[in-house]
Amino acid sequence: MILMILTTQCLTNVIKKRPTNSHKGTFGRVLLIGGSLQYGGAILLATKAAVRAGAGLVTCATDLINRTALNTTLPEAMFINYLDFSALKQQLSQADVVVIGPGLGLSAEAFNIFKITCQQINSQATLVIDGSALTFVAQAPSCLQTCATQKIILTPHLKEWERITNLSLNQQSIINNQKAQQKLSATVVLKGATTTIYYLDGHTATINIGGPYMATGGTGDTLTGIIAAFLAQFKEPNPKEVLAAAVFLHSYIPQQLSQHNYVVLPSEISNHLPNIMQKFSS
Ligand SMILES: NC(=O)C1=CN([C@@H]2O[C@H](COP(=O)(O)OP(=O)(O)OC[C@H]3O[C@@H](n4cnc5c(N)ncnc54)[C@H](O)[C@@H]3O)[C@@H](O)[C@H]2O)[C@@H](O)CC1
Ligand SMILES: Nc1ncnc2c1ncn2[C@@H]1O[C@H](COP(=O)(O)OP(=O)(O)O)[C@@H](O)[C@H]1O
Ligand SMILES: [Mg+2]
Repeated sequence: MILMILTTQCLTNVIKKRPTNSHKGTFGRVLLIGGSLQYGGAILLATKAAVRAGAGLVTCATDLINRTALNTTLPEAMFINYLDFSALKQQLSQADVVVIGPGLGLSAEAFNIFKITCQQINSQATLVIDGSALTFVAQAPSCLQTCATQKIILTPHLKEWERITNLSLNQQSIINNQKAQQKLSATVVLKGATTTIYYLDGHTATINIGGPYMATGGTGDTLTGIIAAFLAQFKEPNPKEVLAAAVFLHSYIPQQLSQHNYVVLPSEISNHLPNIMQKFSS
């Protein structure tokens, strides 16, 4: 097993100056699915992060109740009603990266949306599974095996990982986590005070930045948007490094801001994305 500790070098490796001749289509299509009546904020935060991290075209599939909030706070993003299955299927056929789960909730309707997403996503797309959708993975692991794409990234916090693997928090050693991750045949970003990425090839990458100033609801939702935007727009040097850069940046920004802020809110992380990305672009 190769264990890598990430540094700012991973940002300069991935974040490249934009070609003059580029357009929104150059930087990828991201579809984010989630946000029930109760948890609209989660999908708005994820969508904001995807837009501000540079995805070219961003669509938010959510409850109709969230449309006005989305259009008001983030007019760059497009809206579809996640219960309009024909629109959802069409978006799933076009997206480069799909995020499912932030604020999706655990209703029967939500489970149906999760199953449709796994079945209808195009085979070239990456599927990022977070939040409530991780509970569906725990309840119905076969959805992963039969998923239309093999490019699957799970982003659990330690309790969500426990739900999926039955590993209690004190059983979650690197070796045990890796065994469980390999069985799932998915990349896993295991989030906590330390975050470690478990890749399909058996390698791992750890970040030792970030801190308790990130412990506000919505910080993980923001991570999914950054991951999606990075995978949609950056093709070099490879998806492993692109994912690592997204995870690193998500903690690097609050670490910088924590010098003058007791807490760093998820929306503030997103506010600073374009500025910090510019600093590291080469
Ligand atoms: N503004 C919003 O609408 C928000 C909605 N959210 C959504 O709410 C739904 C439920 O997610 P939750 O994560 O709250 O619920 P879960 O039931 O999955 O987990 C919550 C529990 O896990 C614990 N936990 C988390 N990280 C831990 C760690 N590193 N070590 C030990 N314990 C840890 C928490 O303290 C909490 O008790 C998801 O769909 C999520 O996306 C949350 O993201 C919060 C913000
Ligand atoms: N004490 C901490 N030190 C470092 N990172 C933290 C700490 N607390 C939370 N985080 C980070 O914040 C994010 C929380 O994700 P998650 O629990 O899914 O939040 P939510 O679902 O509310 O958006 C993760 O990226 C985690 O690593
Ligand atoms: Mg979460």
